[in-house]
Amino acid sequence: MEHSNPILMGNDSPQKFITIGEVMLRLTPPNYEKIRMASSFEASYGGSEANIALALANLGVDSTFFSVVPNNSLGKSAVRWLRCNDVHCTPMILSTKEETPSHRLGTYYLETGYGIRPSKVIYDRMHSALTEYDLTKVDLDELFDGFDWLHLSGITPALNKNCADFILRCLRVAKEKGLTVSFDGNFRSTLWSWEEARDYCTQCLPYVDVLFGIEPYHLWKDDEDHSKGDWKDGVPLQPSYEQEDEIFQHFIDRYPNLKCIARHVRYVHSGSENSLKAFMWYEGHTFESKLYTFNILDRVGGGDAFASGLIYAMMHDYKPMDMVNFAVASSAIKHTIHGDANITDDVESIRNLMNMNYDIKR
Ligand SMILES: O=C(O)C(=O)C[C@H](O)[C@H](O)CO
Repeated sequence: MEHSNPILMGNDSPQKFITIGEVMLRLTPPNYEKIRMASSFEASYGGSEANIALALANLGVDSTFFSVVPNNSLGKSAVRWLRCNDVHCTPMILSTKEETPSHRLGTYYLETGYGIRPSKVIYDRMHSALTEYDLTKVDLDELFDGFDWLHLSGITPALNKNCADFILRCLRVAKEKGLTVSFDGNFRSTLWSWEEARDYCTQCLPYVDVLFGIEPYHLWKDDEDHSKGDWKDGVPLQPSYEQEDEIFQHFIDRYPNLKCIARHVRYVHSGSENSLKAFMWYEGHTFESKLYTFNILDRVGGGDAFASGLIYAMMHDYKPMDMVNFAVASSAIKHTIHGDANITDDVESIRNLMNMNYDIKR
């Protein structure tokens, strides 16, 4: 399907999208300073699912985010960040002190890496409002009414049992109600162990239509040594087409409910140069995207930009090669933008990049 650049503000939405997770305050020392040196921090907001809601809303999709934040200035500011990017927050819970005694907004500190010095994240999200709120009180039948697509990630269930039980309930109810479900395992080693993540995320697979990433799951490589040099967290770091195709096939054989599996692969060169490409299984075939090489300004949220790009392309019936190239181009653009989310509101610019057109637009 061909697209002209749509006039935005929500009129280009073939499907209604909802996602659930934790929105967090991000505190970053300016100018690539280390946390140890910092005397000030720049405030912004992030959270994998929120990033996706925001990226899709910027592209004109009818996009909703559900979470629990404390009913104070911190919680309200996070909601404001979402709202001013056209994300619907009507079902959001602004909790009272009785409901969430610690009354906290999840926070994280990002020390932005430079060249060979990698970035570093410190979470400060224990006892956040989302984790303390009694999520069994949320009526999911009502929450999901009228939506076509639900996106979830493996970050939220890693927070505590309350959240883990809730996310599994979301998956079950969404499937019963016929929503398309996408899921990104998004393994975070500081929140749970790889084995815990694997056991939980594998339980999610029967409910998933669109799977981002191939870790962490109990699958064909259960006997593989995950610590080997070219493997990390249970996945090959730089797979060949044949290797990726074989992995996808194992997922499909075991979980025929999966309609699409997509994974982006990062190749780090020297300094801040970076290359990105993706593999995608869709309608019986494995597709390999183009390779995009670029400099990184802020790499946080690159995976979320990839996921939102693919969701957008699927919603708009792109051809498979365009789907995967659009997703990688979205991620590449995100790497050039400060903050966690891809705030690109110009579909055409991503399509230009997808076609490797880097020309100035006048
Ligand atoms: O790491 C997390 O839990 C976050 O959600 C923060 C970032 O926004 C996220 O990692 C980007 O994918």
